[in-house]
Amino acid sequence: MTALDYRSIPDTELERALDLHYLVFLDKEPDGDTRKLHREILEHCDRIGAYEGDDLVGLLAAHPLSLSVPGGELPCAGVTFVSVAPTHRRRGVLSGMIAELYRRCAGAGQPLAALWVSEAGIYGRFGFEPATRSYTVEIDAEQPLRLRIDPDERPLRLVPPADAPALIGARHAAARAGRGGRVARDDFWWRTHILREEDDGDDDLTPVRVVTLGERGAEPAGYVCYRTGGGEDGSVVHVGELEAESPAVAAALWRYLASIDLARKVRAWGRPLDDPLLRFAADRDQVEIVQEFPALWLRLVDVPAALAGRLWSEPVDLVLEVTDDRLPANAGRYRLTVGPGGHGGGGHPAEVVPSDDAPDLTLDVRELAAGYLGDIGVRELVRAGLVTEHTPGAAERFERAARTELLPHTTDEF
Ligand SMILES: CC(=O)SCCNC(=O)CCNC(=O)[C@H](O)C(C)(C)COP(=O)(O)OP(=O)(O)OC[C@H]1O[C@@H](n2cnc3c(N)ncnc32)[C@H](O)[C@@H]1OP(=O)(O)O
Repeated sequence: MTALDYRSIPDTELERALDLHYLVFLDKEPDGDTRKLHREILEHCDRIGAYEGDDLVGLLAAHPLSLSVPGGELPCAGVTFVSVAPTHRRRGVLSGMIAELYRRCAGAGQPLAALWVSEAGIYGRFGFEPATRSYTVEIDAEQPLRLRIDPDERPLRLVPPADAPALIGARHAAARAGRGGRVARDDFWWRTHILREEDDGDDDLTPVRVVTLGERGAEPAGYVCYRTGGGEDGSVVHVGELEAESPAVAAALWRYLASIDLARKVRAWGRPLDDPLLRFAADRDQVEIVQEFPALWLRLVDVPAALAGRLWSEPVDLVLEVTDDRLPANAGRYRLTVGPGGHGGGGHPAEVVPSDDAPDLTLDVRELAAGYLGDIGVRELVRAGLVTEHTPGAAERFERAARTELLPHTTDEF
């Protein structure tokens, strides 16, 4: 094989990049609108191409994202469209593109990279690990939704998707501020990822419907985005996103979804593991968790910047010994010092400096990613043999400092 060159894919070669992508994902040529949408998405991304001479044999694109982390947000490369030509598999093309991605993250000041996997076996070796998880929840809609709390009785309104970002953007931003793992949205992101005409995975579903709750003219107290269709024995309401300022508002929106005529089931993909619905539903046979799945996979490309870029729940002083095969410059010992100072209740800032002191904990960058947003407690990773605790109690102290009031959660698949 001729040596490969990893370089940016110019706009003039985007059609080739799309051809490679459809070839690799075994997709038929999509309709013109979908191809146009994919092209538009690629135009907004940083694109790494693996070239053999002039031939494009690999593609990796990265959205310039801003990801919510506990108490703030950080620049993050949102990796997508990863495709290697079937003729060039298992020769290190992906590895070369990821190495180039990490170089670019360093240049762009992105301490984080994130992605959704096609197969769980691929990305761990590159330092990624699931950092948020989700439930798929199903509601039996052949009977009214039984609730243990009183729903908010303010009016519901169906709004045109094109108007939705202006109406529900602030509610989304408020929900996002409370949880790590969420992507900041601009109009482009709303249009191309949340409110797009066709569902990304299922052509049989209707265009997206958006329903808000609240008095006309006031900012909505909650909203839901959903599509319908696709059931074998009756239509299903597929919930993409539901956000509410209070449990009563959430209860009203779930009650609405379960009451839509001709639908026998509500299927909500990607709910947070601490969704209040699971508590206020009166009948746990009617509201059922049918699946738990890893959602966003995270990579700490710059460990000290990532650790110092979030707020922490409790003061702590620990030396972490981090291993990182793919990015040796990231490996080493870091003293994480979280003092009592804080930002108005949002948590305590950390200072992170290289250290020669004996480590309290030794862990790989993957395990750091798993616990970084507050999803997995590090003691669970000690019990799994993945983290070594040198100082008794260090894992518990780290875990208490890292935990968050609400679990991290990612709604945006990219
Ligand atoms: C974020 C996203 O876009 S997810 C979408 C990922 N893309 C796809 O699934 C499309 C179809 N698949 C492909 O295009 C390619 O097979 C890829 C991108 C998955 C892998 O590309 P390759 O160039 O073959 O990977 P590369 O040769 O660099 O392999 C690196 C390592 O990953 C391993 N690996 C590669 N693919 C897989 C896989 N599907 N499952 C498990 N391990 C894998 C290789 O064995 C190798 O292991 P090693 O480091 O222990 O030697």
